[in-house]
Amino acid sequence: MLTVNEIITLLNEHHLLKSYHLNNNQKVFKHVTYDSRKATDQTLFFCKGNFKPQYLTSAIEKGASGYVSEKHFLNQFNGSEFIVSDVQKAMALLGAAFYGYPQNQMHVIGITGTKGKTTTGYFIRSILQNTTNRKTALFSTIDTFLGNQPNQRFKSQLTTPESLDLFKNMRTAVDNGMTNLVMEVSSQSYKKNRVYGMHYDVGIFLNITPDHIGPNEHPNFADYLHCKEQLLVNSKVCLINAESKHLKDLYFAAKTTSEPSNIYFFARQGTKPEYPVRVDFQFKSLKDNMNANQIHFVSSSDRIPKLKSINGNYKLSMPGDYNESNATAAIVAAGFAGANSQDIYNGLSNVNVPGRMERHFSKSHGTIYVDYAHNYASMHALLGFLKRENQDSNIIVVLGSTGDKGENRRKGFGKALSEYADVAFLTTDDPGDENPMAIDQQIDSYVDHNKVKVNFELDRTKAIQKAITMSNNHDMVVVAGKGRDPYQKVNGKNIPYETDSVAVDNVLKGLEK
Ligand SMILES: CC(=O)N[C@H]1[C@@H](OP(=O)(O)OP(=O)(O)OC[C@H]2O[C@@H](n3ccc(=O)[nH]c3=O)[C@H](O)[C@@H]2O)O[C@H](CO)[C@@H](O)[C@@H]1O[C@H](C)C(=O)N[C@@H](C)C(=O)N[C@H](CCC(=O)O)C(=O)O
Ligand SMILES: Nc1ncnc2c1ncn2[C@@H]1O[C@H](COP(=O)(O)OP(=O)(O)OP(=O)(O)O)[C@@H](O)[C@H]1O
Repeated sequence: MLTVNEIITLLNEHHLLKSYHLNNNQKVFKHVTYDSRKATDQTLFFCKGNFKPQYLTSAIEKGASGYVSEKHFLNQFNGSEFIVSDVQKAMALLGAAFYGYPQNQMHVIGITGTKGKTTTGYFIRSILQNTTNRKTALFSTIDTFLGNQPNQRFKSQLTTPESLDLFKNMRTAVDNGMTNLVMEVSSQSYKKNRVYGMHYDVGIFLNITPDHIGPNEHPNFADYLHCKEQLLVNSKVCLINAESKHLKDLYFAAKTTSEPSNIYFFARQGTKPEYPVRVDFQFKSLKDNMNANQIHFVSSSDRIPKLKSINGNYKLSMPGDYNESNATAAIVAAGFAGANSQDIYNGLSNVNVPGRMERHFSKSHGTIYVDYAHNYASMHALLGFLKRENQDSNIIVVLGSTGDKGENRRKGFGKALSEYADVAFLTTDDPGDENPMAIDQQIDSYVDHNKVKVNFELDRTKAIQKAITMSNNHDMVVVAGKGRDPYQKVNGKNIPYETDSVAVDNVLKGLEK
């Protein structure tokens, strides 16, 4: 519930209210929404984004009795109107109030970075489920976990939800008994003010490389970096990967609101950070091959002596040197939240992150890897790791690139393929409003054809089938980009897709029956 007085006070406090008009009989709103299709009696409706005035009319027809907007729309309206300077900010603030500030009732860990957010989120939850007696919620790109029952888990629409959904999900998590929350915080969520006003107990910064730059995302890298840094600005304790680029910027962003004593750094042993920071937590690889991954973790910080009790060796269920870094971030964040070494050991050795580094073994077609890698940084990390581990194997890669966003990924894919692949099948991956063949031709234009044989097959299932069928027992087939995504985004529609994992299993069943 939200009262009219609360709305005015909150919006004024944040200098957002430009003008308002009240219906004097109206004292409270019992519902909030930004979607006219969900409006009902006593709803406060938010006009935002690619908005059409008929959405407001339709919301009112369904019972909406007030609206918040950057523009005045209606002259004859028998309800309340709040005109604000930024509707996204207003929506986040009023959303938090409407749902009773659920973030204050949980220990909240936010994670940002170009790569590794989802993996690290799953790692932390897996550990903290042991620490908190299964009271840890997770908001990730793949799934949202608001509790432990099957109906309290669902597929996420966005990495970081729209503010009203975010606070609603938090409220449900608290009502389900959750005491801890781990959430991915995308740069877009800051750009669009979905998390405006949110504060985090711990904010983790994993890494940053150019990505998400384009007409529908960030205008340039500076904007991308600025948005990502906001997690540090809004976190009480900051945990930063000292191997990250732009380290000085990150440190200064963290320092604007956190005391230096609350800013921590982690890195692989032997790292020379590009800005001289004190590395508090270090890891080294004890074993990293396709079957086993083990790290040694050391906390050398006297600022937080209790974390020394979690020093030790930890086994990871997922290969990949980058996962050692993700795991270290998870160990520290979980340690801050009270995890002991047994919680960490059990959490990291048993976790499964859907669509990330999934291995499918075949009898005569080598190993097939399904992985969500979908930009240069992740493709370079993945293929580089596989090549190092299996230097004599050929690498056959199936990939496409998304339309309408992340255009610089196409060049990155051409580069990563040229560095590591022997054969590529260029295919379809969420083309949006673009022509997938044109996208693939752009990727192809960056490929060194002396090193890589390129095939075009726009039907993704067929591309996977061709790649696996041509492989022999010593080859590695990498199906990159979609993981367990169950649809292709085409012309504004989500077209159901079986997922890469299922496509691979079906091909193997057909070939090996
Ligand atoms: C560019 C962008 O950020 N768009 C997001 C934004 O869209 P929008 O506000 O323009 O909303 P819209 O869907 O166009 O519709 C306009 C408004 O009309 C309303 N409407 C619409 C139809 C109707 O009948 N009645 C009605 O009231 C809608 O509910 C909405 O409020 O708000 C929507 C949710 O309210 C998001 O779904 C949508 O994300 C788009 C689809 C998206 O995928 N964005 C990507 C770039 C993104 O945010 N990705 C990041 C991860 C990236 C990373 O890894 O860093 C993420 O956090 O997921
Ligand atoms: N720390 C890392 N550095 C580089 N690459 C990574 C790292 N962690 C994971 N990857 C690669 O990136 C892929 C995506 O990982 P993950 O889903 O954890 O990242 P994300 O930040 O959530 O990605 P996105 O923003 O695209 O949803 C993995 O499948 C792996 O190939």
